[in-house]
Amino acid sequence: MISENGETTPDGSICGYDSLHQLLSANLKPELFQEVSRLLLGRNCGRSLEQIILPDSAKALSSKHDFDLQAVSFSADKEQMRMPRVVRVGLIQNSIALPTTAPFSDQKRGIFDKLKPIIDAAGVADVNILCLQEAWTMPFAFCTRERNWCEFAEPVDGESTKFLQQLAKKYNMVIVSPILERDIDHGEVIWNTAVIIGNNGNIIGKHRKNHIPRVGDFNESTYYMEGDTGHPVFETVFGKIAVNICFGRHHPLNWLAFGLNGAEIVFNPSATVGGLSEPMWPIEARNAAIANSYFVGSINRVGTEVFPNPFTSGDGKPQHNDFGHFYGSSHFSAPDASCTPSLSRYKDGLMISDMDLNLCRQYKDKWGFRMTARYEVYADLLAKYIKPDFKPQVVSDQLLNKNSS
Ligand SMILES: NC(=O)NCCC(=O)O
Repeated sequence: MISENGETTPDGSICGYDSLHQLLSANLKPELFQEVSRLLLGRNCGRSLEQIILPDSAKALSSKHDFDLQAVSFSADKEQMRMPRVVRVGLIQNSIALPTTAPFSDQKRGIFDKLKPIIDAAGVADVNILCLQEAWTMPFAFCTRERNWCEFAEPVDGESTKFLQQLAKKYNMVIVSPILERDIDHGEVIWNTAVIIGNNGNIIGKHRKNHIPRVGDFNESTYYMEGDTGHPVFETVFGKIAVNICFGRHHPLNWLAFGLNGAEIVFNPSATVGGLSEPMWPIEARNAAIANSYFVGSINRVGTEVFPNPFTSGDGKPQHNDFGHFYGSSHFSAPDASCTPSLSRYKDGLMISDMDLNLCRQYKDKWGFRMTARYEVYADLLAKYIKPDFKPQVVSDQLLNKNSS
C-alpha cells in the first residue's frame, strides 16, 4: 500500500492511512491537532463530540467479525419550549463477501451473512435508524456494462427487504436499504432505489436515485434510468428522513429539495473510488448539512472488486478488471458544521451517532439560511434557464471588443 517514491498507491492514497482523523491525530502535536480539528472537522466551536458508551455485546460483535465500530454524539442547546429529540443513527459500510466469479446467489447470501452481525450490533446498541450502502446486495458491477449483473435486481418487497424486515421489527429500527430494483409491475424496468423499512417491519416507501453518473467507469446509465420519485421525505417515528443516493451529492439543488420537503436527516448511500472523488467526499456532505440545516449520513463501500472480464474507461488507457479502491470513510455531518471522524478506508464498519434533531431548527434560527435564501430570485432564473431562448446574463467590458479590433 505504501509507495516508496511517494506516488499515489492503487487505492488513491499516498501513504495507506486508515482515516483522515487518524492521519492527522497520529502526525500532529496535540495543540495543532486541536486547531486543525476545529477548522477541518468543525470541533470545539463551543460544542464537542462525546464518545457514546456502547454495550459490550456490540463491541464483542465488532471484535469477532472484525468490523470498525465508532460511536460519537453531537450536542445541541437545551430549549425551554421543546424537549430534546435525540435519535441514535447508524451507517454500515462493507466490502463484498465472495469473488465476483462466485454464483450470484452465493455472492448475495455471503453479503447477507456478513451484514447480519453488523446489523445485530446496531440493534443491540439501540440504533433507531440504520442506513446501508448503495446497491448493498451486489458487487458494483456497473463498470462492466455486462447485462448479466441485472440478475441482482429485485422488487421492493424482494429477498433483501424480507431479510431486513425481520431485523427492523426485532430491533425496533428503521432501516434504509438501497438496492437495484426491478419494477415487476412496469415491464421489469430497473432502478437504483432506496427502500425505507419502518421500525415495525413495514415498507414505508421508496426513493429512486435522481442523478446518474456518466464519469469514469461509473457506467450506471447502462443499467437504469433517472429516478421518478421526486424528493420524498419519510416521516418515521424517529424523525423525518430522506435519501440522496450517491451521485446526487454533487447536485446542491437535490440536497435543497430534500430540505425544502422538511428532511431532518438525509442519507447519502454511495459507491465511489479514491482516484475519482475522495477530495470531494468530506466537503460535499458537510456543506449540504450546513446549507440545509439538517444532518447528513454519508456511506461508501470498501475494498477493490475485481471482475472476470476486462473493460475500458473510454479514455485511451489500458483495459482493466477493477474499478479501483472504494474508500469507505462513512461519517455524519451536522448543521453546525461539525462532523464525526470517518470509519476506516479499508474495513467494514458501523458508525453510530446520537443527534438531537432540535439542532436543525436551532441552526435555522441562528443563521437564517431559509429566510435569506431569496428562492423567488432563483425560481425565476431557473424558469428562464430551461427555456430554449435563454441567454446568459453577461455584461461584457465594452473595451474588450475595442482592444481586439
Ligand atoms: N455510484 C455513483 O453514483 N458513483 C458516482 C461517483 C461519484 O459520485 O463519486
